[in-house]
Amino acid sequence: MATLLRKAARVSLSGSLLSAGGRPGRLYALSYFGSNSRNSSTSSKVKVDLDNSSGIAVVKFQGPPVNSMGMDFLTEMAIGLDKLELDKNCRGIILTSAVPKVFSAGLDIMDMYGKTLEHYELFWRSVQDLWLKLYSSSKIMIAAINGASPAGGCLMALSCDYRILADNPRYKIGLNEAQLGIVAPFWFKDSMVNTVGYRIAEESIQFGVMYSPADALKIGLVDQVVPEDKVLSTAKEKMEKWFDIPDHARQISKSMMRKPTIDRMLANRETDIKNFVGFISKDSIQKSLEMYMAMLKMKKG
Ligand SMILES: CCCCC/C=C\CCCC/C=C/C(=O)SCCNC(=O)CCNC(=O)[C@H](O)C(C)(C)COP(=O)(O)OP(=O)(O)OC[C@H]1O[C@@H](n2cnc3c(N)ncnc32)[C@H](O)[C@@H]1OP(=O)(O)O
Repeated sequence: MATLLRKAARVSLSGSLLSAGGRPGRLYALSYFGSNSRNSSTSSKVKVDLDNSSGIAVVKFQGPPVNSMGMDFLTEMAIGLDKLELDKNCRGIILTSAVPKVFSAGLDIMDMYGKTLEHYELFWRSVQDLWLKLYSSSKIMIAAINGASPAGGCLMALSCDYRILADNPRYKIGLNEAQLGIVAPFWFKDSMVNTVGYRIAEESIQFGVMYSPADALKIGLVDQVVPEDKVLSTAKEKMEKWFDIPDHARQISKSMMRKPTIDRMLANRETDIKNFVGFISKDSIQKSLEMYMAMLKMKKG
């Protein structure tokens, strides 16, 4: 029976939950995925390593110093995720960092500072696109959070199905946008509400709270806190448990839970871009970002 279930689980619905939801999917070249037992691809900011025998792909962020989500990162992530989404050998994806102490510092502030309106529009569309790919992935997504994870870094973790955080009080996680004088957009907020519930999200987003591992566990922002050297192995063990569920049943259940949030973003996508461009290009907001960057540099020296 267990073998039968595993076989059934191998039958996966094609494409992300987005295409399962009846929207047109896009096709990308599968150049680097052959029939070897392991397929790796490294680009400058992201390394993808798919183990065909286990069905687990590890997506490692490798953009020192802080894995900030600039245009290169966003593009490489989008390409990597598209390829994995179409790869039948891949059943689960683990997001983690190769940079010590930082999972991701979130959106690259330099992409939101001193640029043209056209740049802001392209940048925001890419951020939306990455979230859509992560949140609507038909694969099992686990975040192995081995470092600090503010704002956009937290959003990537929130887009996963399961979150494991390293037990280090310096590795804080949360949507801290308000502390920078900017605002977490509605789909960041929705991702938080869907994870921790309305009341906690309400306080969390207004204060821009960054949670310690113990507090993140307490409010359900992460599902497990484990010693730092066990984060990746725990993620792999956990993935095996998720693999026990037949893919088609899990995917339909996931889609049922996430579709309203995804649909809301798709319906408001262009307005959201307009809001972002209008907001981020304000002098007062540019000033806040400038001061925040100066504060980060001062903290160092
Ligand atoms: C009403 C309508 C609303 C519509 C929408 C409107 C607004 C848009 C909202 C947009 C949502 C934004 C999401 C984001 O993700 S914003 C980014 C938030 N991120 C942060 O606040 C993190 C800041 N960084 C840190 O806290 C720390 O760097 C750290 C991640 C904890 C790591 O600490 P540490 O190892 O000590 O490294 P350093 O602080 O020394 O940093 C090393 C260098 O990296 C630079 N850095 C850090 N973070 C960023 C970043 N996010 N972007 C760009 N650069 C970053 C830092 O300045 C250092 O640079 P240096 O070596 O040149 O000094």
